[in-house]
Amino acid sequence: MSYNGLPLPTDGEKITFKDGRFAIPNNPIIPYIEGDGTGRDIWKASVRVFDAAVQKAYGGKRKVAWYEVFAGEKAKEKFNTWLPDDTVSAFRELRVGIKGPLTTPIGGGIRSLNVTLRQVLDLYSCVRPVKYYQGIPSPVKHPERMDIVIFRENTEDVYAGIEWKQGTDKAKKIIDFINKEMLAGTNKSIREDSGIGIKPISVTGTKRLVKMSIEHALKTGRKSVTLVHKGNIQKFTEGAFREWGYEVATQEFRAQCVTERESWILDNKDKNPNLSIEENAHMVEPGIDFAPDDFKQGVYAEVKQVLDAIYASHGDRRWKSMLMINDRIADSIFQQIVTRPEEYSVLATPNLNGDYISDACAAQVGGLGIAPGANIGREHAIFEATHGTAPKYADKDVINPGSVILSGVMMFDFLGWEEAARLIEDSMEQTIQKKTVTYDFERLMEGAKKVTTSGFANLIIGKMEHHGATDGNHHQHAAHE
Ligand SMILES: NC(=O)C1=CN([C@@H]2O[C@H](COP(=O)(O)OP(=O)(O)OC[C@H]3O[C@@H](n4cnc5c(N)ncnc54)[C@H](OP(=O)(O)O)[C@@H]3O)[C@@H](O)[C@H]2O)C=CC1
Ligand SMILES: O=C(O)CCC(=O)C(=O)O
Ligand SMILES: [Mg+2]
Repeated sequence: MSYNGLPLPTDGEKITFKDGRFAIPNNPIIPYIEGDGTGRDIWKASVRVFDAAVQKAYGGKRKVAWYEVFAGEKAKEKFNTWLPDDTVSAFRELRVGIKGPLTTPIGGGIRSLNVTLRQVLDLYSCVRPVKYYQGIPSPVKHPERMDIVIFRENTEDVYAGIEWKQGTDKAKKIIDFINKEMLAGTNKSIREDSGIGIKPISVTGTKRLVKMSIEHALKTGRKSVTLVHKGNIQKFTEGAFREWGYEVATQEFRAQCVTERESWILDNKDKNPNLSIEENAHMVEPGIDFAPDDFKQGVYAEVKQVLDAIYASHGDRRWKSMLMINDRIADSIFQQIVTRPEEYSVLATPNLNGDYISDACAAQVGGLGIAPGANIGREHAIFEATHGTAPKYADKDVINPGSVILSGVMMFDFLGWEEAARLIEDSMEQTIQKKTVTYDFERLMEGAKKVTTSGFANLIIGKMEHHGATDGNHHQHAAHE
């Protein structure tokens, strides 16, 4: 079997998926896209680190059979297409892959290949952990207080790519339709000289994303999941994301979670068991006396419903050890993660909010050079860094390969190859602590020595020599629900 004219490696086996689980052979074929721009330097360095770690951890009993697939500039050059069908088919067949960044032109030209891959393979959740590694320079005083995992919806929102350019017939047609059919009788209208974009946010896209974030939080013992939205302004998209997020939490994870608002009601009752419904409601909504009667009655009903439904199971402080589900408006969360990062643990966000917040969180723990990620669907996963192609540094052997290396760490954890993952993570942290770092860290660190992309990889590999080998037999193949 071959894709893009390249036969599959004969020394590897396919990862399979059956009955809701991935089965990982000891020699999985893993497709990779090198990436545009700095992707080339980064991939060359990263793959050496991956191979060295697997060799060291398993002494030859496990080995990745890497398989190149093409997208972006390299695919255009070789096959005169930006994203060959064979590349998508290979990811579909081989199930777990890794990719470097791909360039997307601004304002026109091709649509994002990165986004296309996520959509066609239905990799519905973009998972981006942001944590601090000792020794890394940071612009904030306490970078170690940030330990957040972002779950970003990955298939819809403004990334759906449904847009019409200003001045085209289609833009005129949709503006005309909206102004005449949808906005007739209101005081609103769209300016004739507008470009138009559509922002779909669905029950399906939201619920499966929030579900994955809650499952992750429960499995890893995290304290909260925060729904990040701009629902005060975009009521039926971002506001709905918030509403459906709470629905998933309270309908599918009722026994394990409490919402922030429920926790106030339960806490009031815990502290004063004789509190009336009305008194409790006044504590939850201090301005209630000035609100219209139907609002007041709504809050009384809510308080009663919460106490009737969950006081027996969640009251008496039991809620304190449960997963907290809260929400924050998107502008507010950007200041919260700077001022009080320790109060946040898992963020579940629509696509655009997640894109923005990923880079902002990464900046606090050292920047995009150290920001890994994964695109995870039900039956497929592609690991990739948060950053882009950083084209001004292309082919100069200077860029930080840390984000792709840590994306590989996420991939090895996903495969159940934890020994290799920890080996890479520890060796990279030690290399940084020795202050031998690429330009991005060196410019912020006192007394640091600047090393190249390939030099940084060499140092990480060198550090692995100090670790003891394991027999590679004691971990069964990963199984993922
Ligand atoms: N998933 C993907 O493939 C993504 C692709 N892109 C695409 O990448 C292209 C370039 O986007 P751009 O806006 O420049 O964003 P980039 O993320 O590529 O780069 C922005 C800046 O971030 C810093 N940076 C990025 N990567 C690293 C790294 N590995 N090590 C150290 N510093 C790093 C550099 O900062 P400094 O200049 O301060 O050194 C760089 O100039 C665009 O076409 C965009 O669409 C963007 C994001 C994701
Ligand atoms: O696809 C692109 O070019 C940009 C995507 C991006 O910024 C991201 O996924 O974080
Ligand atoms: Mg981005």
